Amino acid sequence: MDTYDLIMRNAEEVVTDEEVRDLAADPEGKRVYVGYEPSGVLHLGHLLTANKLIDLQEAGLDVVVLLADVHAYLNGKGSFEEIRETAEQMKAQFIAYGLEEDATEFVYGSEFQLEEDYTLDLHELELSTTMNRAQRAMAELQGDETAKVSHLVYPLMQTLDIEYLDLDLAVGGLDQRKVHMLAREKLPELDYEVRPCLHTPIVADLTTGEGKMSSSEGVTISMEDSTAELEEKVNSAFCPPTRDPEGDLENPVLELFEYHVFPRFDEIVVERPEKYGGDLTYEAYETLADDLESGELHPADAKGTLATYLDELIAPGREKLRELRN
Ligand SMILES: N[C@@H](Cc1ccc(O)cc1)C(=O)O
Repeated sequence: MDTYDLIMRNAEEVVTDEEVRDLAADPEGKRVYVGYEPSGVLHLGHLLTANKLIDLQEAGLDVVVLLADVHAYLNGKGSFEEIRETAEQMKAQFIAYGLEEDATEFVYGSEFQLEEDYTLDLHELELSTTMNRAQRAMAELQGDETAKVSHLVYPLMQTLDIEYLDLDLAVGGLDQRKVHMLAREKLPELDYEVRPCLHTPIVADLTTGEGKMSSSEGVTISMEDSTAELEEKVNSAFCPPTRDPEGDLENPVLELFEYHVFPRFDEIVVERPEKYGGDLTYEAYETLADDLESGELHPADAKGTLATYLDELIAPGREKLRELRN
């Protein structure tokens, strides 16, 4: 796969394509990041962006993981002490999951966000950004009467992180799009360069195929799940024999194969008894999806196989978590 394709694999969108093509033409020494608010256990949402970072590492870019402790604090996630402890666990799980430790720069937000230059730039942004504009950048705050001033400072700091971490590309889930658009608008006002951004898709809810998989509502898979729990969750997943279920629904089983399993394994084997046609082997997501649609691959076999591979993916992180808790 060439560098551009590797960067673009499983990306929902990039802004702009031209800027990403320039980056792909000369990736050496270019810096990319994802920022995470520390939260105890990694779940599939985190792993989607982590997969992208692994792709980018492979493509030759330098990867930065921001452990966004100050952002978590501004978002009411607890005391600094609690947040930092969580961040350390999160870092260990990312490494266990496959981000190369030597090639990954883990940075705490508080290492640079409390410096004078950063603070003065932040105040300048506060002065030039209306409350309305900042609030629009935070999709989940729309119409929330309890939103705090800290929630308006939050996207302005995320904007500055892109400059202060000296990045060439910002990566996040599609839910980060509005903040990244704010950053593209605001950075030039401070005479800083505009940077491209890349957004990963949001996987649909596992049981219903609707909306998005989230840890606050519905079922999500995390590094805390035992093999049996994972099997149970995957077996009860929504999996019609099609890529495009009716209406707004998605096929979450296929999405998990596409976004999580195929990027991390060269070959997927569906084990079946001889009397049901024997094992099936796939090297590409498209072939597996075609077989599900044609009936060659039964949804129950697809789910069983998905559970096995997801289990293998989360096993090192689960092990690490156990170790940390003992
Ligand atoms: N906003 C991100 C966290 C984040 C914080 C700071 C950043 O610079 C980048 C990302 C989230 O919702 O998880």
